[in-house]
Amino acid sequence: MAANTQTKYSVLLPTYNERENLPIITWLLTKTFAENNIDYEIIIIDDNSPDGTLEVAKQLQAVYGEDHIVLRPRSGKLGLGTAYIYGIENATGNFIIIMDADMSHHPKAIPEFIKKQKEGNYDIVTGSRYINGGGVYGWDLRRKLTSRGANFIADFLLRPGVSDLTGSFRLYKKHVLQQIIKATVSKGYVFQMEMMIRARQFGFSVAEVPITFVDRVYGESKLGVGEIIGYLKGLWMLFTSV
Ligand SMILES: Nc1nc2c(ncn2[C@@H]2O[C@H](COP(=O)(O)OP(=O)(O)O[C@H]3O[C@H](CO)[C@@H](O)[C@H](O)[C@@H]3O)[C@@H](O)[C@H]2O)c(=O)[nH]1
Repeated sequence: MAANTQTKYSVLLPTYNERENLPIITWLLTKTFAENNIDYEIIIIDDNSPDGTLEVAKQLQAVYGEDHIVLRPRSGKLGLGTAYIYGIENATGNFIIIMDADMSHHPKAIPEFIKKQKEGNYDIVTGSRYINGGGVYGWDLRRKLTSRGANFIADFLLRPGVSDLTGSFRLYKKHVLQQIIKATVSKGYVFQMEMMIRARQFGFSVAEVPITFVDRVYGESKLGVGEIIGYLKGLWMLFTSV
């Protein structure tokens, strides 16, 4: 990929108890960007993780440099949605990549996202597990049904025109993301879904790239009953208001 000095990608990595995963994802990201000659920064938004993720992040910053690793810690666990908002406020790139820090989202997909974005000058490129070539690896039946069910209900009620509404591995033009965020009211996991609905409302173009979501090896998902209830409430709010 040719170097383009005007284009910079800011990766938002929200972390909560990711001390084992963070060095691996950071290494893979830096390697991917360097090999593809892409200008980037990785913004780590840690919510005072009890496992000491921030200490690991500081060590990584010392290794890779402050230009490439930006630390934006917060005082407590304030949720995924607000972590993204905080990350965007601090991003200096003109494109934003949102992804999980737990290796569920492989950085090797990023050059494919960028290629796709350039092909159609899309506003958003979203990774999809539910189109040809995509998939999920390592989930038990309960988690598979939760994800499929969440997408099925959202698709039925909201007709989003995107096959994987709850996924979070996405590339946005920064000004597009800022506009969507302003209109988005959800704060938890439902945030991802609402973002796509708002994108459709504004008429932004969205392209999909197949991804394989690999369940984390280290640590635990933070998706609990409370998040699922929050998702259903958010879905209902959108159904009745959009
Ligand atoms: N800063 C911060 N980070 C958080 C918080 N909660 C979770 N994270 C971070 O957000 C990422 C995803 O969290 P997980 O808890 O591992 O997510 P998941 O259950 O595997 O859910 C993933 O898949 C869902 C779709 O199936 C997605 O909806 C969801 O956004 C996420 O990508 C990880 O990097 C995790 O450390 C929080 O309150 N604060």
